[in-house]
Amino acid sequence: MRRDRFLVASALAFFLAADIYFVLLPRLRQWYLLPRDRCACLGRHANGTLAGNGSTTSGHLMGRGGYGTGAAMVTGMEGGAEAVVGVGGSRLQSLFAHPLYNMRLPEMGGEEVLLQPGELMEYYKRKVARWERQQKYYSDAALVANLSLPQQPVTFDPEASWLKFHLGINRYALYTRDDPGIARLMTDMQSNAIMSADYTQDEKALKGVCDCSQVVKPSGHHLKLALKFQDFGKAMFKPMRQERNEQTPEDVFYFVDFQRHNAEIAAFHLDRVLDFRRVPPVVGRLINVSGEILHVTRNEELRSVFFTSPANNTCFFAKCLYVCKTEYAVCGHPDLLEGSMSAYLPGLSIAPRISIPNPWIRSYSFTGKEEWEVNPFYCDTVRKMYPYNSGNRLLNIIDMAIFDFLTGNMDRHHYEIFTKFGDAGFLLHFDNARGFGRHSHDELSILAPLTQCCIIKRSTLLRLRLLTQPDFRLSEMMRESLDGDLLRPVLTEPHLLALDRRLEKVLRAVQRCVRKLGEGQVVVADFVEVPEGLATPPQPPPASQPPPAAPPAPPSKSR
Ligand SMILES: Nc1ncnc2c1ncn2[C@@H]1O[C@H](COP(=O)(O)OP(=O)(O)OP(=O)(O)O)[C@@H](O)[C@H]1O
Ligand SMILES: [Mn+2]
Repeated sequence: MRRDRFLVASALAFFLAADIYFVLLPRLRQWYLLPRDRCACLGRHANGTLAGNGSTTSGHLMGRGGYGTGAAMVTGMEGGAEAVVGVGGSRLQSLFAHPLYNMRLPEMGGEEVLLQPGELMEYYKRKVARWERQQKYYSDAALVANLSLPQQPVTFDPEASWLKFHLGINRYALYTRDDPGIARLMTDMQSNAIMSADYTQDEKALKGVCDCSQVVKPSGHHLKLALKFQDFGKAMFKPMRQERNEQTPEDVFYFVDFQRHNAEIAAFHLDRVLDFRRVPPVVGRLINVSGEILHVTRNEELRSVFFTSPANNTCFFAKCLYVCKTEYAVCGHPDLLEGSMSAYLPGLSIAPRISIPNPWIRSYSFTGKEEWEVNPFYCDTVRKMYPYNSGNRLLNIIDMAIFDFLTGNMDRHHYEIFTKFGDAGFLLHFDNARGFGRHSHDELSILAPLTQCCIIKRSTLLRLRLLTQPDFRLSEMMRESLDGDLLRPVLTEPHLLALDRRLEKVLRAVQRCVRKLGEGQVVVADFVEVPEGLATPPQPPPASQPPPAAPPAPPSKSR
């Protein structure tokens, strides 16, 4: 070969080798890795145990809601244990990357989101304007009285994280899985300056009435405040009342149990790990009760319940200082106090909600029993009642019961829904502060909706099963999730381990139902209605549910 030809051929061979090594091989590797997962799930789809449980259910779940491909769904069902990739070593991130946690939702139009940006911005501007008017009024009054008022600078920030949170609320959940704004909102709630403090609306509605002879409320030991940030974001603050390692004594009724700030925090994380996303974001924070409550509140009544304890700590009280028992005060050390901060939802004037009694409500008296406690066929009655006779409502109640059983919360007297989304909307899981009281006891009666009705959403069941897998164990997911909170450890180890034990009990309850009625009756497709569903009549109930009856008046009160 001539020398010049040899050189050209060598150069070409070199480029070809480089191309194969640097371009082609990586692509092949990528290609090899991706489809392998897909093939695996397709294979499983064919013989999958759960996937094979009725084309109606999975078709419903995927087809109507437009939740991604069937292949993705089935990976979610069975591929859990193998799907661990460990994003940056985080098991929790692997869980959230799992297909079961990434069901695609249909495109969301105006009717699917709670608020439009324009109306929220108008609302925000009105709030700022009202604040400024009040500020001027206070300044003028102070000038006349020759007093100096502390300046409380406020900012109008159209990019504020709480605005983004409100704009992200849709008819399926309070936030989307991949919304980066939630992490920002949580950081803001942990650190943003607090410009005012006040009683919450429901406390104000009591108008200071404190009847301590009533066992339930207003008994004056609910101590919670609304704290406002400089950018007008708002959080509900519940102070620490109990040490983390203290268990509620056996003889204490659930309705006089303490509200636990760490239970509020842990419940938000659990709700997110279960992928419900029905609890507003909650973080832990150390509050300076003098600087961040007493000195910034304009509420005279609130100011009047502050005092200095014999140990020189700053303490404050519920409204019923002189009527109710004095041991209900909470104290800083000397000023710092742990508490939970729960992001406020949009105000009722722009996003009305209704509060509905839980059909499995408990008796809030020492002796009373509710019908569900004595009638094993109670669910048949509920199933005939509007709005439990169609759609997803009963399934949502069962999700809520499972959630409450895991935390041990017996205090779910009401639940709330956004009126905009009608009966198909999700249930808000507010007020979880009475969970995590006793790790050594599993209160099976909380599961009554599940054990009496014997139905569960397919997607919930699949995620619960996933959370028993060694790589995604619920306690570990929770440990990692809670580790991100400033007040870590939020839950003690026994509480974390109780979650695994309770989860097994939920799955055993489902198994018992399946043995009795068959999987087709028990595991129900949880359809997410297509957008036009708002205008269309409710879905016919699945075969396992009785036909709808004439709706009696809904047991709800509007707010
Ligand atoms: N993050 C939030 N955003 C908006 N409103 C909220 C939020 N958290 C709670 N609320 C409202 O405040 C009400 C009272 O809050 P919560 O239930 O947590 O306190 P509580 O003292 O336990 O009250 P109750 O005695 O009624 O159970 C809720 O029913 C709900 O309407
Ligand atoms: Mn409560």
